[in-house]
Amino acid sequence: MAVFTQVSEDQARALLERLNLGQLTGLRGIQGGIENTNYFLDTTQGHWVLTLFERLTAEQLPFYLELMRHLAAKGIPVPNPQADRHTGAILHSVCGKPAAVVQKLHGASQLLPDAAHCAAVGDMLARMHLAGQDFGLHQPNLRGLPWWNATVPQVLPFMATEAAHLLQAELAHQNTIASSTAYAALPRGPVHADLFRDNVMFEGTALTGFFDFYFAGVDTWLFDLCVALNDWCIHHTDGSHHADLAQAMLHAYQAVRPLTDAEQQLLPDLLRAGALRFWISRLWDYHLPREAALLTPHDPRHFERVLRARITQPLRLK
Ligand SMILES: Nc1ncnc2c1ncn2[C@@H]1O[C@H](COP(=O)(O)OP(=O)(O)O)[C@@H](O)[C@H]1O
Ligand SMILES: N[C@@H](CCOP(=O)(O)O)C(=O)O
Repeated sequence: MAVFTQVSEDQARALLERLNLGQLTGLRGIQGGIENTNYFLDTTQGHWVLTLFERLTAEQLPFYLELMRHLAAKGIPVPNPQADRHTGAILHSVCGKPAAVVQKLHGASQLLPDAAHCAAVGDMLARMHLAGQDFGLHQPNLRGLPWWNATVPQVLPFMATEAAHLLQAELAHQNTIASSTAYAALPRGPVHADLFRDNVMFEGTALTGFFDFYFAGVDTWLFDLCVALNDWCIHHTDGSHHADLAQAMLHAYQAVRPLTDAEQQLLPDLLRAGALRFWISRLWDYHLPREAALLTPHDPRHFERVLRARITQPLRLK
């Protein structure tokens, strides 16, 4: 479950009054997610999601919330943070925690996607990258290379020898890639950085929104695409590449924004980077869990398998 902090109906009513969102008709804790406390808020005016941020600080949050507002204003289907009617602020405080209220997206996650779903994600991801180009705030991807370098030494003591060697070798490889000329030439901007199947809503094959922007940051657009390819377009049994799904996502992405030469060159390496990033975070959550977490951590071995598959069968564009 992901209700770390209990919100009472009176607290929800007080917040709704400040946001001018109507009278409370329902307040339900959301079971999914691992990072934050989430509630569905139903009112006489609509349906909303209340998030209390459990790890992110009030200094980090404006980047995420303003990015969502920026993208929504440009027609990208992302939840739009609701403002205080007196101050205009979109970052609120509930139970002493930083909080936001966003629109509830229609639909449901598609956990068994076909090529049409992957194409819809590729298309919207490219549109989102272009729409974010003129976003004014800057915050790096806080789960980028510096975090990998800092975190790998913390998880190594818990690992078996062979896996530890792979982790260290891949980290060294990614440090080399990050200092290459091709890497410096990669286009970059605000990216979602966690666009897994559980962070996208669909009604049938129609994509109704991207959400959970709380790992977003400025990074290469290619990294964002690779994170999505590594979740949407693989065989989840062994982590291997799913050619039809990958082709559908890449084709749709490139129909909006063709990959540059440097991006085509580094696609196999950034697929490895995407796998490494989530292998490290899952190892970290698994071996060094948060005190309050009542959660089953995601399986780190899944991304070890994805990384091995990306190394032994590199995906190259035809
Ligand atoms: N804007 C939204 N519209 C509809 N459902 C949402 C929205 N935001 C969150 N949810 C629901 O809440 C669940 C948990 O949200 P998520 O952002 O993934 O939490 P966490 O940040 O803790 O991982 C999602 O799987 C989804 O069902
Ligand atoms: N997508 C990550 C975990 C991040 O959790 P989320 O619920 O906030 O998407 C993973 O699968 O390791």
